[in-house]
Amino acid sequence: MTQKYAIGVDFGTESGRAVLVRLSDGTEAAEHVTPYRHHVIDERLPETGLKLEHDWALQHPRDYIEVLERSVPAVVRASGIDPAEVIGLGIDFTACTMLPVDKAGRPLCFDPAFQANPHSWVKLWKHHAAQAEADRINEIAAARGERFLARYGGKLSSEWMLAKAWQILNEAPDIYDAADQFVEAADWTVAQMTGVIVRNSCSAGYKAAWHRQEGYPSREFLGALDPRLADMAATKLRGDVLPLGTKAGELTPDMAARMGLAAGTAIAVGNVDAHAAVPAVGVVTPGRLVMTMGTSVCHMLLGAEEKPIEGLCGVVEDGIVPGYYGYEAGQAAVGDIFAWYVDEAVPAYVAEAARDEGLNVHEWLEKRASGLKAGESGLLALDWWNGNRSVLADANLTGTILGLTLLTKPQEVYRALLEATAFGTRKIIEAFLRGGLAVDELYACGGLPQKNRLLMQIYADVTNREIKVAASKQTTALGAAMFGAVAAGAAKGGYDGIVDAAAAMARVREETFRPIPANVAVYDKLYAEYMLLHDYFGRGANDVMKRLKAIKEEAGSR
Ligand SMILES: Nc1ncnc2c1ncn2[C@@H]1O[C@H](COP(=O)(O)OP(=O)(O)O)[C@@H](O)[C@H]1O
Ligand SMILES: O=C(CO)[C@@H](O)[C@@H](O)COP(=O)(O)O
Repeated sequence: MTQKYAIGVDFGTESGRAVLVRLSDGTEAAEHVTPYRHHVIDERLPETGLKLEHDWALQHPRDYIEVLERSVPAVVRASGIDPAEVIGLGIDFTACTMLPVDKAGRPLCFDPAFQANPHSWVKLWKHHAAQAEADRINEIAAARGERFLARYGGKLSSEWMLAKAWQILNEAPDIYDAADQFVEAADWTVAQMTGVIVRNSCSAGYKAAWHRQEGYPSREFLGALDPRLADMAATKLRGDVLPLGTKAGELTPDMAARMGLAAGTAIAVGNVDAHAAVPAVGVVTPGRLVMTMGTSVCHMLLGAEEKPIEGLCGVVEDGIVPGYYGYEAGQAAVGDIFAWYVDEAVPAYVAEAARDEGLNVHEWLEKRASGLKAGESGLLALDWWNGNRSVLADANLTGTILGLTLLTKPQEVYRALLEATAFGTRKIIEAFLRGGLAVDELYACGGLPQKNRLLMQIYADVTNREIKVAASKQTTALGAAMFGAVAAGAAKGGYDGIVDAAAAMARVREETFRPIPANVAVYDKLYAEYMLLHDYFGRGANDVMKRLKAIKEEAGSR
């Protein structure tokens, strides 16, 4: 039998990556990364140069097409296979990354009439300017006793579809009216390959409050937010919502030519990046927490029942693996915090020393921080540089570092930041445990476990759990490829379900990170201090972070 392949394309925050995967055992024959030409648009709009307000984060839809046109042919070329041997393609995406499109499915930002309005562009997952709308959604939903709230830990996020769509209505009603639909970028990108927009149940479930039996929040609820929103679910979010692994359609001849694949190749419905990683590390049963660790960290867990968990991002039936409730929690910035420190705050001597030693700044800081004992820096940080996603679900919280002195060194600050993110993860694990879900094992994937061993050891020590690490460097893309193989089906040489695909294709490394008892004891003490700060600044005892933000906004508008 000839070897068959699937392609997975992972659309991240800064770039898109394609991997070509052998279906028999999941080995990766080739990979290719295309950085987004327009990066994250958070300062000025392309073309017009219009200055964006604080907390905005946009993307350019053409960058996604460029990934398909560059990275897909590149992996086929590099592997030397016949494109006809690629039987399926799946994609995963950041989410909720959404855009308004016209009747033809064209992004409104491509229309010269709307291009100058930032609301016509793709709102990236980390666009946090819809917090006011999210607050109102949560107040009104709580007052009305809306059942869906419990599935989202009691709060819908400003990152999600309803808040973002409502922000468009509030600030740009002409864009809202001109939008025929609001779509996840994942679904839009799939539609560019197949010619039809279909929605995937994962993005809809986690990010647009859609439920398999109940659908979207009711007309009455949406109307209570704003009468002009009453019809939104039926109109602007309309369309089939299909389960993961379903074939969304087949590759059109035009896109086949542009991507160097055969027309008719099965294209899977889109998926959320973090979620695609779960079967790709072989997790298809409860009790095993998967952490997708990159710019942000997402924590995914399967459960046999639907349980209310404090500050959860969401629980969706069949949302990750069919047959289970998929739970998601997360931290809105992790790698992004380390990037902030390296890019904005390390002294020049560190960059020079790193250069002299042939290391990048992260590597230099990791090496120096590894020489410190747990607790030795005397520092403690709160990991809220991009707000708190779980368990406080509040984008208006900000970061802090406590314990600085005249003797504090950059590697100590770096280590404190690594530790802060591990404490944030421990808080999430404890919320799952308190809610009655088992967390017996930890699995890590994404860019960070490959880049920073100290970080992984700290996570093992802080959580007091062994961590298994994905064998693939591109786990989410591997997961997307697995769903592509499922969309193709066993008759074509793929698989009939994600559990079968995982059994054949998923891999973790032999080496694991085990907790070191002496460090566990120190981190128990530091975590207790972290929790005091967490509750003091995060639960209303002292809203100084919000007051500072208000003063800043006032000053900025003067
Ligand atoms: N050696 C390192 N240690 C810790 N963080 C790192 C290191 N190198 C890069 N990073 C961070 O990793 C993040 C990118 O993670 P990655 O998984 O590759 O991307 P994405 O989250 O976009 O999929 C960036 O935020 C960057 O700051
Ligand atoms: O919110 C989710 C998943 O629910 C992610 O898409 C978002 O955190 C972005 O993830 P990355 O860190 O860019 O991989």
